[in-house]
Amino acid sequence: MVDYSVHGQVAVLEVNNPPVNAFSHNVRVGLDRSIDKAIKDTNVKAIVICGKGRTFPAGADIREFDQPHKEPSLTLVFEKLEKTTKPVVAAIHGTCLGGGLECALFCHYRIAQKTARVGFPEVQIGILPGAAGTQRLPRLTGLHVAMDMITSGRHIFAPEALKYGIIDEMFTGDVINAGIKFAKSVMNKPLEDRCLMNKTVKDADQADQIADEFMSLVKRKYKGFEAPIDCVKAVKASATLPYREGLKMESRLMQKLLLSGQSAAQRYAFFSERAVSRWKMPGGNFQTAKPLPIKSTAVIGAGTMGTGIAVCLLNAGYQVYLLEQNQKFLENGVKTIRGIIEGSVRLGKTPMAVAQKAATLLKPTMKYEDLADVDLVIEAVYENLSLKREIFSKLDKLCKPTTLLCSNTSSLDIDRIGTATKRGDKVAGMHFFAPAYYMRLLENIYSTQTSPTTAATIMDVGRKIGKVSVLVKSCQGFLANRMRGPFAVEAYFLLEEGSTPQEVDSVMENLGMPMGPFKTGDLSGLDIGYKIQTELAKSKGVELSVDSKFLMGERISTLTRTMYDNGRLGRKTGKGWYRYEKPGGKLATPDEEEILERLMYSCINEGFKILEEGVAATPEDIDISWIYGFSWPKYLGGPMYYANRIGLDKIYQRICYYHENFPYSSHWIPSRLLLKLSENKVPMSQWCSGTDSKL
Ligand SMILES: CC/C=C\CC(=O)SCCNC(=O)CCNC(=O)[C@H](O)C(C)(C)COP(=O)(O)OP(=O)(O)OC[C@H]1O[C@@H](n2cnc3c(N)ncnc32)[C@H](O)[C@@H]1OP(=O)(O)O
Repeated sequence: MVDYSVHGQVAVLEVNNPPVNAFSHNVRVGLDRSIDKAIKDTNVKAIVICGKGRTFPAGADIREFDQPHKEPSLTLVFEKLEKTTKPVVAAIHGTCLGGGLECALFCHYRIAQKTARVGFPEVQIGILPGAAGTQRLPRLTGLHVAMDMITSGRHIFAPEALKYGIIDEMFTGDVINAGIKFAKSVMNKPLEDRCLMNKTVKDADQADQIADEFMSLVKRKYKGFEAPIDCVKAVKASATLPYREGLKMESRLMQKLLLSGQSAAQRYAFFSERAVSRWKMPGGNFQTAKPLPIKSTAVIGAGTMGTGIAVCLLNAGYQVYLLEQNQKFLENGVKTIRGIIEGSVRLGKTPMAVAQKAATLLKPTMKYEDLADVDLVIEAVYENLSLKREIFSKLDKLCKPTTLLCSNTSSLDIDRIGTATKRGDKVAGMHFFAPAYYMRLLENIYSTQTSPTTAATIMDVGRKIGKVSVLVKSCQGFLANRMRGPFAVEAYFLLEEGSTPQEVDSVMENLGMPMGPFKTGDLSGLDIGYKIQTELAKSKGVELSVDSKFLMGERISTLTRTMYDNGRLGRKTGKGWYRYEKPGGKLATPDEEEILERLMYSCINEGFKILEEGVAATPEDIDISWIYGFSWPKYLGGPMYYANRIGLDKIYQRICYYHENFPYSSHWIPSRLLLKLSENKVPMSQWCSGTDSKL
C-alpha cells in the first residue's frame, strides 16, 4: 500500500492504492510504518512522499466513512511528519485533494507538477477537511483564500497554488526524481519555520469581517447545505483560537457533519455520479462497446436549446455546423452563442484560449449539404414528431453512412424518429436540460434499434463536454420528464384548486430546490409543455381544447395552453407565470402590474359604461359606493378618481389591449364614454358632479 525505497540519503514513500491512492486503512497503516522506518534509519536524511501511478493521494477513502473508524487516524500519522527532524517533501502530481492536501500541509515542503491540482473538496461530500486542513491552510494562505477554497471545494492548478504559497516550487518531469532532487537541496536547513503549526494566520485581525462575508455568501450560494457553514466556523477558528483548540473545534464540527444525514446523502450522490457511467443496454455495456471518434458535429436549430448545445460542443473543441433555415434566426443564434461564451470568459469560467478556438470552430450554415461529412448531428428543433421525422429522413439521405443522428427531444419516441431513416442503429436521443450550456445532466436515450456503439459514443461525447450522462431506454418522457410529469401536473392542479405559483414554488424552494416548478417552466419556455401535451394527445388521436379536462380518462390541465395562447411563454417573452424585467430577463416577480390592471381596469371600464348608460349619474356615486360598499381605501379616492389619476389615455389603451387578447370577455369592450373623454383630454372637473358635461 506504501512502496518504500531509499535513494542515497533520501527515503521515498510512494502511496500505492489505485485508482486514486486514497488513504484507506491499509494505506494509513503502511504510511505510519514507513514514516517510522525512515525516521529510524540513520542513513536517511530526508523523506519524500508521493503517489504511484496517476496521482498524489486524492484524499481519505470515502467508502470507509460508513464503517467504524479504525486507528491510526490520518492526523495521528501526519503529525509524525511534522515532528521529525528530517525534512519531508511532498512531491505532488495529479490531484492532491482532501486528506492528500492535508498530508502535504504536514510536510515541510511541497513541490508540484505544473498540471497538478490541489484542493479541499470535502464540502462537496458534506464534511470539512477534518485532518487539520481548516487549521493549516489559513496559516499558509491567509483566511480569505482558505475560506474560498474550503467553502467552494474548488481545485486549483499548481501555478495558482504557487501564488498563494501552498506549494514552494513547480517541477517538470518525473515525480520521484524531482522529489529527491528537491529533498537534497533542503537537507540541512532548519525546519522550525517550516512547521505550519508554529505559524500564525496573517489576516487574523480581519477574522470577524472575513467570516461574516463568507457566511452570508455560503448561506446565499449553498442554501440549505450545512457543511459550508461549518467550514466557515472551523476556518475562522484558525485565526481566533490557538492551534490545538482550533483542531478540537474542527474535530467537533467534523463529527457533527459526519453524523448528519446530509453527508451520507452527498456521499451517495458522489458514487452515484460515477456509477451512471457504467451503463448497460440490451446487447452491450460500457465495457464491451467502444465509442466512435467524433470530431465534427452539427446542431440543427439555433433556438435556446440548439445554441446552448452548440456552446457545450464548441467549448469541448468540437467543430459545430449550426444550421437554421432562416438567415435572421441563424444570425441571432450566432450572436447568442458568442454572448454566452463571452459572458463565461468574463466570469473566468472559460479560458480565453478556449473561447478563441470556439469562435473558429463554429460554422453557421443554412445548407443541409454542409452536414454531409459530420460525425454527429444533434437536432434541436421544436417538439414535433412529423417535423423531426422529416429532418431525420433528409439527414439520412445526405449524411455519410457513419454519421450518428441524434435528437434533443425531451419526450418523443426515438423509435418513431429512427424509423424515418435507414440507419436506426445510429439514431439516439440526446436530451439536454435548459440552459444546456449550464445544466450538468445529459439524458441519452436508446431505441430498440440503437446500437451499443452509438450509445457508447454519445456517452463518451457527454463526458467530454463535461456532462453527467445517464443512458435510458426510450419511453414516453424518458426518465427525467416521465418522473417530472406527475410533479408538473400536480403543480397545475394545485393552481386550479386555488394555490398561487409563488406558494407552490416556495414550498419546493424551501425543500432545497433552486427553483420551484413554475419558475423552472418559465425558464424552459411554456410553449414546450404545451407542445408536448398537444403532441401526446395527437399521438392518441385526440384534439385538445382549452376546455379539455380529461385525456383518455386521465385528469389533465390545459393551463399551459392558456399561457401559450396569451403569449406568456416564460422568460423569453418577459412574462410567464411571473413577470421579468425584459424578454430574456432573470428577475422573477409576480406580475403585479397585470394583476392590478386586469382587476381594476376591467371594472373602471364598467364604471364608464355605467355612467354612459346613466345607471349612475356621476363618478362620485361610483366612488362612494366603492368606499363604503367595498372598503376601497379613501386615500385613493375611489376607482373613477383613481382612473383619472392614472390617465384616461393609458387606461383606454390598456383596455383595448386586453380586449384584443381576451375577445371572449365582453367586459373588455371599451366604453365609448371613456374613449371620448380620453380622446378629448377632458379633465375630471368637467365630468364629475355639478358640471355640465359637454359630451
Ligand atoms: C478525517 C477526514 C480527512 C479527510 C477527508 C477527505 O479526504 S474526504 C475525500 C476528499 N477527496 C475527494 O473528495 C476526492 C474525490 N475524488 C475526486 O474528486 C475524483 O475521483 C478525482 C480524484 C478528481 C479523480 O477523478 P477521475 O474523474 O479521474 O476519476 P473518478 O472520479 O471516476 O474516480 C475513480 C474511482 O476512484 C473512486 N474514488 C475517487 N476518490 C475516492 C475517494 N476519496 N475515496 C474512495 N474512492 C474514491 C471513484 O469512486 C471511482 O471509482 P468508482 O468505482 O468508479 O466509483
